[in-house]
Amino acid sequence: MNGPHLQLEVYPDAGAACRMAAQRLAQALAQGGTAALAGGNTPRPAYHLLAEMELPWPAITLVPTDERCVPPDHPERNDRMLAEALGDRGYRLVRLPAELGPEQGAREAEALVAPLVPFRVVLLGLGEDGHTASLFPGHPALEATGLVAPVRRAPKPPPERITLTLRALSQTETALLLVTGASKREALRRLLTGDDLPPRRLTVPTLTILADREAADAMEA
Ligand SMILES: O=C1O[C@H](COP(=O)(O)O)[C@@H](O)[C@H](O)[C@H]1O
Repeated sequence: MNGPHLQLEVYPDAGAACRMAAQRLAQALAQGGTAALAGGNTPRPAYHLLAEMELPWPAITLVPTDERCVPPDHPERNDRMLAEALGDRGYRLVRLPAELGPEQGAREAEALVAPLVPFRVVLLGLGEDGHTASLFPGHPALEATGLVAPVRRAPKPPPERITLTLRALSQTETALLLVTGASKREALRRLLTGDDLPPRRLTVPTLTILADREAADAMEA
């Protein structure tokens, strides 16, 4: 299928891929601006590194690409992970009100996200099943026309989430996908060989994939 040009960059290990992710984020945010940042575990080291960089932090706004419908401050919240990894640098963190449940949370988040687009940079992750943000393969949220969509019955727990949509995530100057570890190898192979996985549906011209060797395996050019 068509989709963005996928530009694969392979680094020796997860640490090096995360260092590059932090550098690309810092470049994009050098004059301030807004970034949508993946949750989950993969990007955590990149956020720790980013936090140490000299940036105009008060001019930077961050928003998670998706949020899990669990109470505020729950360990599974993506906004909690972001805040813990980045520490208090004076940036603005926009929290998506997923604690209100998928539908009400997405409705209220729509008004929060509307003033944030277009983004300077979006950093996405890739799940083992090929999901990105909380956009799962075959899920109706892929067809959403707004900026934020409710998600029920996500195959990865927790099942209730809200997510920035393809439309929101595609409004960015720079789109990055960070993929590390052997557990992501099959999803990355499928993405690169043309399977209809959610990142392929982004309407950005180029999606830069920052992968480590374990994830990229035999896919290196
Ligand atoms: O559930 C989620 O999964 C993806 C991938 O997470 P990871 O732990 O495998 O890196 C993540 O990008 C997304 O933000 C998150 O909510």
